[in-house]
Amino acid sequence: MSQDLKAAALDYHANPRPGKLSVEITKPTRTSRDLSLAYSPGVAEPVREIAKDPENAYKYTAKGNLVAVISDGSAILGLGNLGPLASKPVMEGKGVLFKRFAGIDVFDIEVNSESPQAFIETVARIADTFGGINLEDIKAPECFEIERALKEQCNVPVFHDDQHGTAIVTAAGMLNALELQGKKPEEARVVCLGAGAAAIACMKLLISCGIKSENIFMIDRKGVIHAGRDDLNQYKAMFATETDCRTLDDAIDGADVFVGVSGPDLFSAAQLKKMAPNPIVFACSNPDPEISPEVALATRDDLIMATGRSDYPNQVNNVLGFPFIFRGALDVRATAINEEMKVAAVHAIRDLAKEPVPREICEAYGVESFEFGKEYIIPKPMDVRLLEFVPAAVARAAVDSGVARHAYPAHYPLKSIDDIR
Ligand SMILES: NC(=O)C1=CN([C@@H]2O[C@H](COP(=O)(O)OP(=O)(O)OC[C@H]3O[C@@H](n4cnc5c(N)ncnc54)[C@H](OP(=O)(O)O)[C@@H]3O)[C@@H](O)[C@H]2O)C=CC1
Ligand SMILES: CC(=O)C(=O)O
Ligand SMILES: [Mg+2]
Repeated sequence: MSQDLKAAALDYHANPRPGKLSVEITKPTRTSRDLSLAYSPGVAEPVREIAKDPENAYKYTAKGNLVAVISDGSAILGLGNLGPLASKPVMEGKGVLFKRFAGIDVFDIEVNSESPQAFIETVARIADTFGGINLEDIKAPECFEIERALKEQCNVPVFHDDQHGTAIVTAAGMLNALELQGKKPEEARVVCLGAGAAAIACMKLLISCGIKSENIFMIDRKGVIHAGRDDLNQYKAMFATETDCRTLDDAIDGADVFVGVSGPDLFSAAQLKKMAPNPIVFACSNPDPEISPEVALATRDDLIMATGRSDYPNQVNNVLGFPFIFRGALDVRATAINEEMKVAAVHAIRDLAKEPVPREICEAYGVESFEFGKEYIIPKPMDVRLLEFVPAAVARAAVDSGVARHAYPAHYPLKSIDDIR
């Protein structure tokens, strides 16, 4: 990041008021009568109703449109384990995106927990406050057990964004990129640098989209995950292949796809040169990708290149997923965000990239046009049609798969934030 951008980012967060979010009042509180409704004595009535039936919390409180974004700060972007308080700008940022793109209110919660069990207990005890729980930036392998336990213990949808949000958006972009490069998913050889939360979920979802598990080479800090290793946790072990490849250098030879969900500057131009013709590189580490687009595009002109960042074409980032997935889930009061809903989101995002792009969206990005192709494989975060396509697909899948407690909303598909009820 340039010194200018670093300074501007600090100034943005500090001024004119620290942080990026505030709480707003949604009912009149001007008169003494208003206060006697909002507070004592009136507030006692919804209290009694909720005590009689917890479902009434959706009727009388903000619960149904409120998501908790919760982290322990153990894997903040690609910056590593910097602790819960340091994760707060990212969690506030996720709150901004939930609100800006899908009208969802967020409390960000940073938990100082000494163990996964302490984290699970903390979240389970507060979960009923919210309509949904978005877990964020929790490192592997702890994130897998944390999510499993919380799904079991909580009555609202629990979703680890770095796993599933990332996987959904990666799969949508990847299916389009493979199509554009003339490659079949079942034949593509994939190298995944990283074997953590994002990597494991991305590769699992790519397998359910047609990539063959035997064609995936997953790599952690110790090298290729292969059948001869005896140091693998159960999540990595699912990706252990019978291979002689031991390093990224070995695995990348002739690969069609590189997915980076690891850390900055870990993929070199020399390694990119070794990939098959018409390669696909998703260098998704934030804020700094595994290889810079400048270097990658100077190295190969037959490349499709994506990053997690907003300042390059093809932003493969979970921002295209979580606001809209939760919108759909909340609006049918889904008890979970299941595989059917995730796959529906993949196809909704993927299909939207093939639609003509309205002028206002091009103007928001200062370009003449966007057209489905190597520099536009996936919709832009500012594309308001994400709110039309994704929640509708997710809500429909929730209804069809039996996890919705409400019918498909009569006011769907949403055309703008103003349509949200
Ligand atoms: N664009 C997007 O939407 C998203 C991007 N990401 C990015 O993905 C990255 C990982 O995040 P997440 O999965 O949550 O974190 P985790 O901590 O769960 O996983 C990190 C993984 O990266 C591996 N890794 C780190 N350094 C190296 C290295 N030098 N060589 C090989 N492997 C390495 C680790 O290996 P080991 O297992 O050996 O420790 C680990 O498997 C981050 O950079 C994050 O910004 C994450 C989510 C969304
Ligand atoms: C985008 C995101 O969630 C991450 O990099 O962790
Ligand atoms: Mg994250």
